[in-house]
Amino acid sequence: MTTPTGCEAKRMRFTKMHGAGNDYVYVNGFSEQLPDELPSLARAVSDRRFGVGGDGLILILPSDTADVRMRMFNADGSEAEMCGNGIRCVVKYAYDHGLAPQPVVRVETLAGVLTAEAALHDGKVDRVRVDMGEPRLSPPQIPTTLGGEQVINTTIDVDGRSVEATCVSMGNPHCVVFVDSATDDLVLGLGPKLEKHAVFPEGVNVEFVEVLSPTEVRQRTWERGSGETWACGTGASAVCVAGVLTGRTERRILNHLIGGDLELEWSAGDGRVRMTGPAVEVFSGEWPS
Ligand SMILES: N[C@@H](CCC[C@H](N)C(=O)O)C(=O)O
Repeated sequence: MTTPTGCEAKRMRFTKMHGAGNDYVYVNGFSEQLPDELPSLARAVSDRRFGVGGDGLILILPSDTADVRMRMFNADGSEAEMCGNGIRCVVKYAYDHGLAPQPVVRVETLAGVLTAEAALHDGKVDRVRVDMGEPRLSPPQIPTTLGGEQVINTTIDVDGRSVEATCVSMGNPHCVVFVDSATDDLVLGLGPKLEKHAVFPEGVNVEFVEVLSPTEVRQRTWERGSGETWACGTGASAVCVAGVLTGRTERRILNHLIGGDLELEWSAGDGRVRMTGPAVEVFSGEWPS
């Protein structure tokens, strides 16, 4: 393929992967040359009509401190600190494609180095358990301008509507709203307003959660920078923490998301959250084709 100036356009191999339906375009930065302008690449490949289609772009890069480094960009081109479903896919890609020698993989992210353990099926990674680290609960860590030591069952005014929220950072910011029914009105109407609410200076991911029992919840997510997604791993981890903090759920839960289930545990012993779920490779191709 040639550009309007007659130059040969550089082609980049990508792999489409998903974790519980949260789908991203993955690029192996060990072998592929990446353009300088990553936010516009993220917007272009994520486009579901004119691009590959996905919730964003994830780069798998060499690291000085871990087996691999992950950088993740939302569909609007903004870069986020962490991605729970993404890190499971990074671990699968790294092991299956020989970038990491063992099924225990350390991944450098903007939220720190995290360790994940992969379960193999026919020699390939099937499910991944990630040590998501300790939740951060103080308002400056989230960050939010809401007051108090922690933001638990706190009322936020959204255009005159009172919303009760619990806020948790899993390296990226989350606002958990427990509801009787996670309707379109809430997810698609309230979600974008909370995402950009003035009390969240860096924006926020919003989880609408129905509690089915003390060990089971159903979640719909409005993600910062990507809109509604079919699953959110950092969000599911935040929900596990928020359920305990508000006395609604136990420390170990099963979370049903649109695209699949995630298992979560907030350990009473070391205070860390562990998330287990699937990682799937869908297809590979070249960009631009
Ligand atoms: N889907 C992800 C989270 C991706 C980043 C998020 N939209 C943000 O901007 O913080 C997950 O599985 O955790």
